[in-house]
Amino acid sequence: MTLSEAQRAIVNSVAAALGPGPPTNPDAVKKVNEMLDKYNQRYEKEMRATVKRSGLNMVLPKEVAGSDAVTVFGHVPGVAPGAKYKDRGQLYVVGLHATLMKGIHAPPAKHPDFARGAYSVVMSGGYVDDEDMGELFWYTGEGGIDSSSKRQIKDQSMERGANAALRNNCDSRTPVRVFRGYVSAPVEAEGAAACGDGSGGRGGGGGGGGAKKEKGFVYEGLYVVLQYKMEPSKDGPMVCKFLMYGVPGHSTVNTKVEFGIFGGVSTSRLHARRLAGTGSAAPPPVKRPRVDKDRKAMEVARKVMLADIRRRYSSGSALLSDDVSGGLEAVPIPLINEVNDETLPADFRYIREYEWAPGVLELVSPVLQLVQQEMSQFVCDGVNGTCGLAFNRMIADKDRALGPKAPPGYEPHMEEQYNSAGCLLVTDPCGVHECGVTCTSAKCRLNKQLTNGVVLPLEVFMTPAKGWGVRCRELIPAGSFVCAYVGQLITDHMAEGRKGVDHYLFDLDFFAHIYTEMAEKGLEAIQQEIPLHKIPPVLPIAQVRKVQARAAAVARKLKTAAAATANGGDRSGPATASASAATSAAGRGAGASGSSVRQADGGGGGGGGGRDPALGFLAMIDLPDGVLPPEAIPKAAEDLLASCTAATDPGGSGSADGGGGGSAAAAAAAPPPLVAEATAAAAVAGDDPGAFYLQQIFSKEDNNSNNSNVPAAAAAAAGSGADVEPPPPLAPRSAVAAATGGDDEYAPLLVLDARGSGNVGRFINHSCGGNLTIQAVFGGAYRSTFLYHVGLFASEDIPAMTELTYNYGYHSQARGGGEYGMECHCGAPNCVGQLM
Ligand SMILES: C[S@@+](CC[C@H](N)C(=O)[O-])C[C@H]1O[C@@H](n2cnc3c(N)ncnc32)[C@H](O)[C@@H]1O
Repeated sequence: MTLSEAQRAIVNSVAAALGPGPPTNPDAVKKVNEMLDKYNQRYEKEMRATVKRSGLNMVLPKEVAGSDAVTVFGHVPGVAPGAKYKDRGQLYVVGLHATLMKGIHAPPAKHPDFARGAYSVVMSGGYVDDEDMGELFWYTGEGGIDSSSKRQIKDQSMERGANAALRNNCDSRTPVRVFRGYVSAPVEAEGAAACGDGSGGRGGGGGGGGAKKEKGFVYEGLYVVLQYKMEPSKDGPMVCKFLMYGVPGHSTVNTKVEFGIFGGVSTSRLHARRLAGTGSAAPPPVKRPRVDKDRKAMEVARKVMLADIRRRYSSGSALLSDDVSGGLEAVPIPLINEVNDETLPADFRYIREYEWAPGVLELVSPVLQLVQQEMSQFVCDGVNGTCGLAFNRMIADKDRALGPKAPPGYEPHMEEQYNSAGCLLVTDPCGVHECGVTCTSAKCRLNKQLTNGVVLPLEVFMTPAKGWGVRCRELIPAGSFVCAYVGQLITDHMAEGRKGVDHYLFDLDFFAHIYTEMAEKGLEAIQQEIPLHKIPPVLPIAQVRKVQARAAAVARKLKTAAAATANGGDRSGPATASASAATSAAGRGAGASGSSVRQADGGGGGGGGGRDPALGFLAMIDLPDGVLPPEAIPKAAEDLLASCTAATDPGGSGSADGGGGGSAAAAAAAPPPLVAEATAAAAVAGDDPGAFYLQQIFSKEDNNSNNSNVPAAAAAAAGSGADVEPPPPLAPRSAVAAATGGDDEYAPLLVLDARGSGNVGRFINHSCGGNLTIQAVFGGAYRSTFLYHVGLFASEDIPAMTELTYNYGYHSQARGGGEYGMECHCGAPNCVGQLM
């Protein structure tokens, strides 16, 4: 469910009225902590007393708070969103929710505040009609519940009491404080120290010695009541329902970044979510050997961890493997099954870096090259390579320059996105920029959490009802990097055919969602949330089509030129060509690129120094298997395009785009003079290298709407490789239209498929709640909106041995009945029941 324009405008106006984030006042924090100490001490004393006071929970908070209990609208001074409290007594004494029994704290009808609305609400799962979608939820009003059966037995009223007050919140646009009850998995004795400082720390989470379930309430921040209605409860009687949405900058859960996962189902949000505190962070609570780039230290750390693993699982045969990564990760990741006798599928292969499915890199390289070029302009890479911190500083400077023109609730970009313990401070919908290899300062080293890889002692273990899962032997502080999601790179078209069979697909569609949002809502609406200078470039499909069509034309021209020179005996290619590169690219492309590749294999045979120009850009590049060297592609592609343009366009390459650039991006983006001709040729030439670029990458809409036009010869050109399903090639009509632009769909996608090969991330299960959050990260070789890293970070402090989960983002489908109908066993209070 997404907000309408009108609702979004209300949220923005409330955010603007509230101003920048919750006030932090040290005196107020001190006062809150004193009150909590007073309450906690009295409570413990009374509990230890031999004669217990009856109704202690009811009387003590009132005694402690006395006349100090505050009832205010908005944030309570000294309490920031995210603060946790162990019971309602604590909420009461701090004045956060000054009623001990009711879900809604509202002033009496005669009180002057009543017209503004209620002060606070608690969601504790008591109402079956609550619908919790995290950032947005339908809250059920109060009354009519049978206390023993917890069933709704009577109609509620919107005209009286607290329900009427909440209705007033909607009419008066007065935000309400929201608290959410939570129960987490058992907490180990070592406690749950937070990574950061976060106020309200004395509330604790109800943890403490022994393996106990942690229970309590978390302050979610201020929410706007956007809508109210009466409807029949699931139990029958009428209930009042209130649609609430978190105020950007003043709430936590609303700011969860979700993006389309496993099929691009969910929507993206442009907000950020605070993960770790900004203060000087406490080090991780359990001491473990430091894993860093120093080989010796790594070896020692591995040995210590392996010994620990063997000690823990010495009895029985639960330990199936010491290290499922086979030594690829810096830390060993054991495989443990104490539930059944399943092992890993024999054909599963652990990989640490993305791997290209056959043919895919060849297919997408023109687009990738263009996006990378756009991206490098956006990040202003210097001669010294990529510095994430320099990028952050640049954006922060631009943010500061905005002054009061900054969007309501928007916090200026942080210069350091990780704190001193390496915890991510705030999720960033525009991606986190990590430092590159040339960055060696201490600060830059800290800015390489994903780049450095897994350092936590993770385990893959068999769960009772969800197959394999992942947990960690140590407490994970909020904001810690856990792992990336790594798999084989395929196209969205290929993924389409695997859905329902393959449960390890992950769309790299986050930035495409941002583009869609921009296209749908318009730049003005987007600017109300995030300044445009911060949003990385995402290519519209028309531009993608142009560059693909251009690549097709280039490939064709080069092939013709090669044939001509071969006939004339001159086989000299551009200076950078190499036989090994051609062979290597041909090998990878064999599955999909059809005749062009076959010709390279055969035609080049023994003819050292020859290069098949039909291979396009990649023939120029000596690629190590599965890894894309970022610096290689643009340069080689630029050379190729330049040489090709000179050879094929005697009138000069700059003329078409009017920009006179001469760069690959400029040349590629120009309306190519040969597009229509080349596209028509692709449709009829079975051995046309250009057809390779014009297939498969185009959007589903194209494929669906134009299939009837697909000529058989072009379909044959798609090849019949083992791993790449032959896609319906682009019909000429569509391609010509595309080349002339005017289409606002987002660019096609890459998808990760971790079924046959993947890393530890592919074992992480879904939870409708989830303790991890997904963060797009630009780092290493993957620094574009088309191809980036998917980082999984702890969204809260996660006790040791708790299963790690994140929300796959299935909400909308699940509510609609689900395409495949897999039952969800996450057990979260807000579970929607189905996985997809
Ligand atoms: C990415 S895999 C996760 C690892 C998987 N459990 C395994 O054994 O390899 C996704 C699959 O795990 C299972 N799964 C994940 N979360 C689940 C949940 N909450 N309830 C039930 N099954 C779940 C489903 O079979 C799903 O298709």
